Amino acid sequence: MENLTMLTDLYQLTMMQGYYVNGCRDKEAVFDVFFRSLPFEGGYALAAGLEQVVDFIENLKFREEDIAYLKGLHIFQNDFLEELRNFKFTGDVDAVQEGTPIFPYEPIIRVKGRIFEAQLLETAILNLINFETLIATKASRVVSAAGKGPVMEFGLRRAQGPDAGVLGARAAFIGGCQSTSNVLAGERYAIPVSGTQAHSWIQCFSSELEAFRAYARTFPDNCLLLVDTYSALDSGVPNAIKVGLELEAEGHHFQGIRIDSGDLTYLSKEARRMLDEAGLTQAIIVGSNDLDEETIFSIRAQGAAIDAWGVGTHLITSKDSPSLGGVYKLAAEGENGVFHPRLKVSENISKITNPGIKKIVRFYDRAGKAMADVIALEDEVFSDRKSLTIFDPIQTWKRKTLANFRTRELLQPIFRKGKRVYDLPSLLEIQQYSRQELDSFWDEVKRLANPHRYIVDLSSKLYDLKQQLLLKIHNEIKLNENQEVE
Ligand SMILES: Nc1ncnc2c1ncn2[C@@H]1O[C@H](COP(=O)(O)OP(=O)(O)OP(=O)(O)O)[C@@H](O)[C@H]1O
Ligand SMILES: O=P(O)(O)OC[C@H]1O[C@H](OP(=O)(O)OP(=O)(O)O)[C@H](O)[C@@H]1O
Ligand SMILES: O=C(O)c1cccnc1
Repeated sequence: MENLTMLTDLYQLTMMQGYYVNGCRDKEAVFDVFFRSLPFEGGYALAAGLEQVVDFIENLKFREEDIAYLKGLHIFQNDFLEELRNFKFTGDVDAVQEGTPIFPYEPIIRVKGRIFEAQLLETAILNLINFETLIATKASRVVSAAGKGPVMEFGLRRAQGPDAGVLGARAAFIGGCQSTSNVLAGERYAIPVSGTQAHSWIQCFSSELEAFRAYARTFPDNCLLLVDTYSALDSGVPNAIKVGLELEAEGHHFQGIRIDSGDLTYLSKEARRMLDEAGLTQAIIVGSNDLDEETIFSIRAQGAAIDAWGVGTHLITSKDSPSLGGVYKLAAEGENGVFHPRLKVSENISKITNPGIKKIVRFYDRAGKAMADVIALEDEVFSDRKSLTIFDPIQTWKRKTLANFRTRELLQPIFRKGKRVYDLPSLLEIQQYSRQELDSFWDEVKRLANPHRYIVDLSSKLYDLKQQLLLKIHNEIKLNENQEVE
């Protein structure tokens, strides 16, 4: 895969030089990747992008031309550049599997290693995880609105550049899309490709009927006709029926039609009636045109007769929520494997980080439904023999006692001492895993509008550690202020 070593912000490199010059090269750190709020005002997000992170880490290498370019900036020392020439990631990475439903503040990736190395990973990891997680989440919403009707991803032409088109198609497949129109994504990630027909094809012939017939001759077993170039009900559907019946008479299966404008409910219902009356009951109706989860939900609620959906712009650009605010924050620092928890204070309570080396524990009830997640310290054990009272870390009086539960730890080892220890699943396996995981959540959490907030609490031990550190920092600041006054 591609070498993305230089895909970073300049300040990562200047800080790395700073660590190098100030004798902190062997200082170790633990960084957490997490986001603070869910996109789309939704109830969950779907993790995606880990495979690209793995590729990025495995291909880390400053090439001669990179070193020459950095030297030309005249801000880096020769001995530091020499160190970069030998750069390798030698640390540990833990991450949640792609396709896992995730929630705010959960450390979805944890990087542990020399700060000199871990610093370089920040920008690329965030770039990869933020985008794919966002699109997988959007796709999951669109797919959920579509119910049983498959969703084809049609977004490449509107994506924010080629990378977004290709990685967006990958993420959309994780989120449950059945196929993509993007051929490069299909080739690269083994995503099923599918497509229908363009308006230009129909415009190129002297009549719509002629255009349909020519297409049917070329693709007799894969013939889905676009019916809205002139008038869907007066010309497109009647012509499609003629060609569909001709195909069926020749022993082929006529696939159906696509409607790409107008009132999709009215047109699809009328088209269904006409197709059925002609005996083409197996022909499907595909709907497209600026669709997103809300329009699909509404069109279905109106009783439309649409069997499959083509969704482009809104999905690939995540139009109503164009970024995920994933961050990479230092949670501990140390040396020789001994770590001290660290936190970042903020006036904004939501921006105070969670200190220490942490894990995510998901609690399921006996029926297999997810009840709550607890962010805990790495060495904590939760016995399913005892009940556990968890509490909201902000509104601490909000408590819930869990009993008869089963737990699952979400972070998986991905790298140990710089070596990959994780077998990357296929994209289809990720999609299937994701569907199963989503099935373990209550519909109330997955509801598109005003979902129920899934519980994510801190363990008592982590909560206490955070309070102690906050108090310690507060006291130190007060002490310094008093000394300055004296
Ligand atoms: N029954 C419906 N309920 C809700 N939204 C719908 C329905 N039918 C279509 N839409 C949505 O309405 C939006 C606009 O469609 P509109 O009919 O105004 O223009 P259009 O058909 O796209 O025109 P054009 O010929 O330029 O493509 C699209 O986003 C489409 O998905
Ligand atoms: O609407 P989207 O969800 O983005 O789906 C992709 C759209 O791309 C194609 O047309 P294109 O947009 O190129 O032309 P049009 O706007 O004239 O239909 C296709 O016919 C869809 O309408
Ligand atoms: O195959 C299609 O129908 C298609 C592909 C991309 C964009 N719009 C439609």
